[in-house]
Amino acid sequence: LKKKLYLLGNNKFNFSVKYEFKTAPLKENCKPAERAKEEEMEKKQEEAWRVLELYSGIGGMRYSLMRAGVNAEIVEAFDINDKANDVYQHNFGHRPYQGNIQSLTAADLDSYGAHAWLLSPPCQPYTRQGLQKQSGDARAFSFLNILELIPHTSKPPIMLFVENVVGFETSDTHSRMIETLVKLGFVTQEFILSPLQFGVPYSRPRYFCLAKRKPSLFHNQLLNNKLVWSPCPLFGSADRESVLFEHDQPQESFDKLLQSCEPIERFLEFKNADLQPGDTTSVSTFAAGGLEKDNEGSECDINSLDQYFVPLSLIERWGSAMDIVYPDSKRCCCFTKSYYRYIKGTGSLLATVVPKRKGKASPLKEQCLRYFTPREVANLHSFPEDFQFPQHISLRQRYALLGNGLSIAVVAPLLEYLFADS
Ligand SMILES: C[S@@+](CC[C@H](N)C(=O)[O-])C[C@H]1O[C@@H](n2cnc3c(N)ncnc32)[C@H](O)[C@@H]1O
Repeated sequence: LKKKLYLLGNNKFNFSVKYEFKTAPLKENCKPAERAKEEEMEKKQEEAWRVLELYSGIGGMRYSLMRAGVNAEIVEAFDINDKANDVYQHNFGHRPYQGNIQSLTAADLDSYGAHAWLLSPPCQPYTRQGLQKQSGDARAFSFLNILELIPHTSKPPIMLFVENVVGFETSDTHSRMIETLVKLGFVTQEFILSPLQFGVPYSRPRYFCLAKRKPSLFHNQLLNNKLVWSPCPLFGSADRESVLFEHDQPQESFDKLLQSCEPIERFLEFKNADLQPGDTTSVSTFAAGGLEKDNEGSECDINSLDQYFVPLSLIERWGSAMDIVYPDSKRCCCFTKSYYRYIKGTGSLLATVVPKRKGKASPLKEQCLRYFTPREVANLHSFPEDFQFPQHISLRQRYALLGNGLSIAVVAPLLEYLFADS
């Protein structure tokens, strides 16, 4: 039931819903030892976990914590990017600490008395398309600094959560992270998961490290020191079979996975069927190169559909490299921070006119291709409906900030699993 709720709730959140299904056993029926344990847990639950959110961006981690229903308080968030902080402040009413994480000291971190640190450090040092300089890349230094500081804190965290791109798990930064954590008495469980595994038609596999400091234990000990490619353990079905779930599955299983996803249409703010005749005219005019495009998005109305149509010149030049999807598609590609600025490998384009023969078998210019809007990308990242960008954030900046972000549909169950029974 809980899994179903996640699948259903990808887009429309109702934070209270989850509690309705968590029925506590009647105290009278508990044995004394169980009752004592339960009372201890309840006491812990009364106190909110104190959480630090490092590399907070537009707050995907904080939304995930909320969606997980964890009783937690973000005691501070940190990000160096002022635009990301504007968005964070707009939505949460708190401006993150806008400094370089590299200059934080152990005393700074101690001052927050946080039980958990949630981190999504920069991924450029580990991306396949990049130079893969790993710990030698200056953008990795702030995270390495945090790792080095943990042994010098007087109150090290009880829990850690680290998110990064696939490729991080084979890096020297990863080896240093695991070595540090093991020395400090942490147990780790690692995952590589994609929103596709949570019913969202979006391919964005990411690496996650969950760490707990002894005597805190994970609910499922079978996963200790393992890299898991399946979300099954998060929903309680952590038997040996699911632990051994492999990522290089046969095509048949992958097709089955896609079939379990919702259609892209459910995530669209502009549905093809809703396009008014006027829009279609502007679509064709635009596709014919008749309208000027404001790529910055600052001068034109961000809600106007026109600016999202792909000009013919780009279709002619980059058509062969485009990933085209349809409203009934069950998968689209990862949106990167360069979506809308570049075509190749930055994310999918949507056909607003669906041809008889889908794909590149039909001329692309007749399919009136458009970019997904920032709201639609946010929907595919499972951000709640009330998430908003402040007016002054340009279209390009919106895509860039979302491209740096994370999937709440994936991170929320991971956080729920991390905080459970701690
Ligand atoms: C991968 S993104 C994390 C995005 C975030 N999880 C979200 O939901 O939007 C990395 C973030 O780290 C910030 N950042 C990178 N290096 C930093 C540093 N040395 N100090 C503080 N923030 C930094 C970037 O501005 C960016 O917002």
